[in-house]
Amino acid sequence: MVAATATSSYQNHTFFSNFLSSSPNSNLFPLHLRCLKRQSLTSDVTAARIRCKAALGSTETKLQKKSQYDIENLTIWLLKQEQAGNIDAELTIVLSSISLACKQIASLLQRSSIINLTGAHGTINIQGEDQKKLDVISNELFCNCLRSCGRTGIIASEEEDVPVAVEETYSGNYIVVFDPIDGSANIDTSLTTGSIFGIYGPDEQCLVDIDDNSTLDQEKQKCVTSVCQPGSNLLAAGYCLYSSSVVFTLSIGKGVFAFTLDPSHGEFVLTHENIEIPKLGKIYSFNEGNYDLWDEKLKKYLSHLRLPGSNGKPYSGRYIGCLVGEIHRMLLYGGIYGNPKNKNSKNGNLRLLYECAPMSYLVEQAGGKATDGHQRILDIKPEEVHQRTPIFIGSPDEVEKLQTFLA
Ligand SMILES: O=C(COP(=O)(O)O)[C@@H](O)[C@H](O)[C@H](O)COP(=O)(O)O
Ligand SMILES: [Mg+2]
Ligand SMILES: [Mg+2]
Ligand SMILES: [Mg+2]
Repeated sequence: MVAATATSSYQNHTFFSNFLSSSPNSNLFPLHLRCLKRQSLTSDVTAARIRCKAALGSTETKLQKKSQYDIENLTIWLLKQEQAGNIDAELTIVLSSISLACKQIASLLQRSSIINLTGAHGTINIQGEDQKKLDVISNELFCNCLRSCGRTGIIASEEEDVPVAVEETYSGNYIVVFDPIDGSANIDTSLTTGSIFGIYGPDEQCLVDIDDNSTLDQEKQKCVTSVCQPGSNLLAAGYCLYSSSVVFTLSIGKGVFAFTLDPSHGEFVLTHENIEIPKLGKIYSFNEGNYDLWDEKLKKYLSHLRLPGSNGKPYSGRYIGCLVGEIHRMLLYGGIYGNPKNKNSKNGNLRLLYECAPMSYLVEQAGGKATDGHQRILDIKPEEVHQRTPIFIGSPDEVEKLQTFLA
């Protein structure tokens, strides 16, 4: 009896699949035949599920999830977002060109000791930092990719004195701000580094065309005004982590998604969907070398973290010296990162426009919080391109707890 049923199910399947493949349009089938076809395929799927269950010991729920063999790369993901109306075609191109710059940087970083790309460049940027060779080269790579994609109007970078308008022949509308290599002090020791970027639309108030009589100063001023937008105006932001894996993490205002570079074929593959930061975490990341320079309220907060908690253990301290690394860990494990003001540096040492704002946007998109101690980072409108700001960023409950200490 059992054998007979199995045979007839097999025959049904063979018969109808032959029938289907010989027919130009299955929609022309009489209704009852189409129903039979569906039943037969459904019973096949059920049988396959049972076989998988037995083989893998998995539950029904697991089988209904995405298969481990389903691969989605960044390009396909971006095109799907475009199709869904979440971004326009121009932004897709800008994001794709940034991912290309990141791949190039990742490759240079990996070979830096071999191809003589470690060490100082011998120049100083406008903020007084000694530039590494790769600070300068990565900046060039970002600029080239953004220029040649033809969709960028103005770029502002940690390594450029002032924002730069893209030449007319190439230019588009988007404004891109970036830190080409974050944590560049880590390059020579092969430790974690990253790239950070944020994308704005054109600032409505700055759409006044520069006529032929505009002076260079007027043009520069227009660029500065255009890029100095609060983080709340960001259309997209992300970072690329260069570590034991290369991870391109992105938000277009609808959650946070991360794509890991598969070096065997050079594609960013979707590996972390809709990242949600844990509400609480057990890790704090502050440069405690500055402890004596902090204000008393902050010292009390740090002392509190060092006391045993409900589990009998204090928080763990972790500090890599690269904002991208700290934020990546925090998005996955939770916790808090701080780069506060201190007696020697009244605004801390991170830059609002191309470090703090894009990271705050990502962390908020993942359900976290970011503040300068008084106000939300995303609400601060920069006055200057390289303006610095104190920042506390991370799991929502951890940031709220800190705020009660600072109040
Ligand atoms: O990497 C950083 C500096 O960025 P940069 O390399 O200049 O792009 C930051 O993320 C560091 O974490 C931070 O500046 C370290 O500050 P200190 O610990 O030295 O105060
Ligand atoms: Mg720097
Ligand atoms: Mg940086
Ligand atoms: Mg940098």
